[in-house]
Amino acid sequence: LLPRGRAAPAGGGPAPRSGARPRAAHAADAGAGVLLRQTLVILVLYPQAVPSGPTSGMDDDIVSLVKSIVPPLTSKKHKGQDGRIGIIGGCKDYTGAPYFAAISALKVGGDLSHVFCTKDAATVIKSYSPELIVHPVLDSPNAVEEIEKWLPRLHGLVVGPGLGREDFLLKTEVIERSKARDIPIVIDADGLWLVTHQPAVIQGYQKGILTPNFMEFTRLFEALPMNSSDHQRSVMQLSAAMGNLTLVLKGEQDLISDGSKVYSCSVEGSGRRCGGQGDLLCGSMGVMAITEIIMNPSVVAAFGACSLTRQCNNQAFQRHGRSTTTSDMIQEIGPAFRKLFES
Ligand SMILES: NC(=O)C1=CN([C@@H]2O[C@H](COP(=O)(O)OP(=O)(O)OC[C@H]3O[C@@H](n4cnc5c(N)ncnc54)[C@H](O)[C@@H]3O)[C@@H](O)[C@H]2O)[C@@H](O)CC1
Ligand SMILES: Nc1ncnc2c1ncn2[C@@H]1O[C@H](COP(=O)(O)OP(=O)(O)OP(=O)(O)O)[C@@H](O)[C@H]1O
Ligand SMILES: [Mg+2]
Repeated sequence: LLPRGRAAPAGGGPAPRSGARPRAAHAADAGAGVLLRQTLVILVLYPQAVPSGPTSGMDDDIVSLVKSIVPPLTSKKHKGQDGRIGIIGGCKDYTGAPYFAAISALKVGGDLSHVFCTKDAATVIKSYSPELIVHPVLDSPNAVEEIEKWLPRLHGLVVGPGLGREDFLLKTEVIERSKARDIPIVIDADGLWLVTHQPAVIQGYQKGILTPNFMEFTRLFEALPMNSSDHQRSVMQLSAAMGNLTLVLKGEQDLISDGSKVYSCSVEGSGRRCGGQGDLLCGSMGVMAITEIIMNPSVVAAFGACSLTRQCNNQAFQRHGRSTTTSDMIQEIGPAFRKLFES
């Protein structure tokens, strides 16, 4: 942890926004529990008012905000109200990544999870789980239209897990048409390859969230004319250069920035770094981003999903140790979610 320099800016995390949608109208009990205070450490680094040097302060208001976006489970709702999510990804080489993202979206409480993938990946993904709706459209000649048919029904989109790096035109079109629908778009993995080459595709879109690992971040950072020697500052610079969309640099601490502040999520995970954890993260984030109750829902969703992923890693590791894999972490989503956000 960085030393505590000064208090967080007034109000701490993003401020409440008026005109909340009914789905998100529920506000969970305010205030984090003792456990959360111990485990969720949020540093607000570089508040905009003091751009010249590192400044940090503890702030757990954001935990209350994450709790407040958790929709209540009531008998008054119909299927779909708690989230219909689309995952764009899945090709011959990668079927696990879109599966992990899509199943994680369901496991955090989303109602329906759609995967848009290539034909040869579809049967494989379907056979992993009967809970997913799988559309074998990505390599069809009218892929954009096939996806667009579903867009009006989707509340959020995750672009990239197992998507492959070819066909920029298709991905650009899907992102452009999703932006036109004003839905949250989480971009991960091969979606970030596109953003590295064409930043304008998502630049300035306030409901966009980028979730690079260190390598993906380095590629993005080098593609834009910036230079900085420390991670926190780089994350904030890149977010600002991308038009203040939310950026999550995954790592030992997850660093989250909206271009004016950097939040750090240090929930204890484990030393186990198996592939697929980033897919769990972006899938769960896709659902958490569906809220309009707060001023910067993307930051809150990012923080919530980072905390959850790390907590799942911690719990799975306690059970399975070295043999922990992402499927074991997915089994922990329910208990981890309860522990973090429903207690
Ligand atoms: N089971 C599956 O189907 C999985 C498929 N995946 C997919 O695989 C494709 C390629 O993803 P990659 O993540 O391999 O992307 P890259 O091909 O850009 O590789 C990133 C590389 O960076 C390395 N790396 C990560 N963090 C690092 C750090 N801090 N320092 C140094 N090196 C670091 C990783 O070992 C990896 O080899 C994507 O489509 C992705 O979604 C992954 O999501 C993993 C699981
Ligand atoms: N060194 C670390 N210590 C603790 N947690 C970490 C560490 N690195 C990553 N994580 C956690 O794992 C999650 C996934 O990050 P990671 O860097 O593995 O993503 P990724 O490379 O995109 O994964 P994937 O294999 O799914 O593509 C992050 O949100 C973070 O919580
Ligand atoms: Mg990844």
